Amino acid sequence: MSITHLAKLENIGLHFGQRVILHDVSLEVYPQSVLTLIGPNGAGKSTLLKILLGLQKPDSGSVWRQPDLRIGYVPQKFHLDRLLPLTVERFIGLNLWRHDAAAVRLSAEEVGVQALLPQAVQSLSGGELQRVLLARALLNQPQLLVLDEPGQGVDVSGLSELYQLITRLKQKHGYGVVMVSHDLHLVMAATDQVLCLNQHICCSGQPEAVSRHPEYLRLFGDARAAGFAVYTHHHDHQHDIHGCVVPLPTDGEEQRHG
Ligand SMILES: Nc1ncnc2c1ncn2[C@@H]1O[C@H](COP(=O)(O)OP(=O)(O)OP(=O)(O)O)[C@@H](O)[C@H]1O
Repeated sequence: MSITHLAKLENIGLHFGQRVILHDVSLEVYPQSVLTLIGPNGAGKSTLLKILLGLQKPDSGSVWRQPDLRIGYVPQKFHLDRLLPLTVERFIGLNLWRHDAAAVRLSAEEVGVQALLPQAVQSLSGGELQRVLLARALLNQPQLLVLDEPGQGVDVSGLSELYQLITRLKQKHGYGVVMVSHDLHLVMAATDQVLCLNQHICCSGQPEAVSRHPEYLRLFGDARAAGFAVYTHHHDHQHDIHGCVVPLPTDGEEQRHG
């Protein structure tokens, strides 16, 4: 049986001015599968999600999405007007043509925020807001969930629970999920595919295989030892100011520059 993908990016390239933001990036998104983008700050992860969503046009390469694909999106940055009186219930239902209390409750129950429905959305903690945003993304029965750092503002014990929830939702509804995460250690257990991005694809594959791969160990060995969210991104190359790949200086060169 052949698996039909939900979306496909081929050989994506993007510049902002003279800067290379993305170079030759390809990926495929499948139903009932989680693809996680990891990489350092400024690597182009959010920009790649925007290209996948059709919110940003690439300079080169092709973007394909299944016709009429239903997408639920949790953006990295979400601005809430502090003065707008809005309950969680109204907020989750904002995208509906007509308010549907039963559908809103169902989405809230899926992510465990039903007790928050009468609360003012401005009063939510960071972790609660992330779950509420997830409930909102689930409302239109998406086929694809795009989550940009769903773990931001979530405490360490809540993180593991959140990634387990995303896995359960994927299994129950068959969603394809593409997410950006800095929670390297947890993501390895909760994802089907990992793609390490730094303008270009540094490495990718199934987490079990990638985590044993010498290149992965070289890239993220320190993070595995540290065991927590902040990791150092080790490279066998570096990027110049335009994002182009240049070799690392040798020891001798480092000493000369140092
Ligand atoms: N509209 C824009 N104009 C110019 N530069 C931009 C624009 N949007 C993003 N960039 C730059 O593109 C680069 C990639 O940004 P992006 O937000 O995709 O990175 P990221 O990998 O998601 O980073 P982080 O982990 O910090 O969220 C950054 O250097 C950013 O400053």
